[in-house]
Amino acid sequence: MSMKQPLRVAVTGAAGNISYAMLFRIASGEMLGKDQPVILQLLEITPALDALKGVVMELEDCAFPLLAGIVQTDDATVAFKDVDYALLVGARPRGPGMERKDLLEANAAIFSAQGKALNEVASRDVKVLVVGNPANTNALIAQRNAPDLDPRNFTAMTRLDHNRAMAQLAGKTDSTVNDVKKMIIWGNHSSTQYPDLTACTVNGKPALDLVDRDWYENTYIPEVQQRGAAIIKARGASSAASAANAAIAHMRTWALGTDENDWVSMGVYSNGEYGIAKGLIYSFPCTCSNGDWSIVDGVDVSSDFSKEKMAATEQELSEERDAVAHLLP
Ligand SMILES: NC(=O)c1ccc[n+]([C@@H]2O[C@H](COP(=O)([O-])OP(=O)(O)OC[C@H]3O[C@@H](n4cnc5c(N)ncnc54)[C@H](O)[C@@H]3O)[C@@H](O)[C@H]2O)c1
Ligand SMILES: O=C(O)C[C@H](O)C(=O)O
Repeated sequence: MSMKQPLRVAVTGAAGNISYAMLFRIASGEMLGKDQPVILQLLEITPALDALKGVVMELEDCAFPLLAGIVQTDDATVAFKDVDYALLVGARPRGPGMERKDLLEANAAIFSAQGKALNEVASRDVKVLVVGNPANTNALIAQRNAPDLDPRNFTAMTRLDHNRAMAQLAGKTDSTVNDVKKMIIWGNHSSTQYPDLTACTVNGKPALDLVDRDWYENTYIPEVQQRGAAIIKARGASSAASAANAAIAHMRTWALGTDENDWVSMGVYSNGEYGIAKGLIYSFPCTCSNGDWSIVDGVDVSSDFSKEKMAATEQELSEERDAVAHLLP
């Protein structure tokens, strides 16, 4: 029997597609460790509570040794009570032909209410990951509505983009993702994101020496930027298992640390690093240790190409921020 105290993990949109691919893995210890019991605190809208009940029945039927309790509710102040981790997944997904920012109107209000609820009842050290789109700006809304919590507690998911970028590069260079280090996704989880290979290595060799520039600029970057849309087109629904996998990886890295000599991409609060406007939730290369993240210093962003791409995605985030100004106290 484990001696660790259970940690409280809130998941919103708990009856949705991503959650169905995520909850069982959290409960089996894949997120916080095989010796860490968890209490799942699951939030849904009232009409989805029946469906949630079915998911909870299945969680019970797995008899997970690490699952120390389950809360199911349509009240955010119940779901977030004393939580150590909050995965904010519940939001509408986009359909074909939409950009993620087209969801802003439908989804933004969710994150202002949930930011307030986190502010009121969550652990003061809560680690928040926003998955619901548009993820960076939803994270900003939640953060600004939680004035008593450290802004560093609020993050947005670009780990899926990071993983996509690693997999595409490994395929192109006839290597495996294990050989790929120091990938970077800069900026917004959107089609303006900048998958940057400047610092990236494959088997210790600079990635940009292994691929031609035309492929990098005109095939690789657009494919990573548009991967979510390609999945929607092919599957008829937005990514779910890969999104769940990235959310688990993001939280696991934040809690348990990055590998030596590598980093991950996380949408985090900008304090002006790399000249990015303070206060935006922008994806940077980050290392994690002792349950805290820090932005990697000293990455070479001096080329005109990098400057332009980083500014374009920053500009989009500023526009999204301005469009929800009414929700930013
Ligand atoms: N950041 C990323 O990389 C990434 C990747 C994939 C999907 N997403 C986004 O994640 C979100 C969820 O995707 P999905 O496929 O699970 O969608 P889904 O429609 O299957 O599930 C969403 C769930 O959220 C619930 N919900 C809606 N409003 C809620 C609220 N106020 N409180 C609690 N629950 C609420 C719905 O009832 C539904 O069960 C979408 O916005 C999608 O675009 C982000
Ligand atoms: O593309 C989407 O709308 C879903 C998600 O953000 C993704 O990147 O797969």
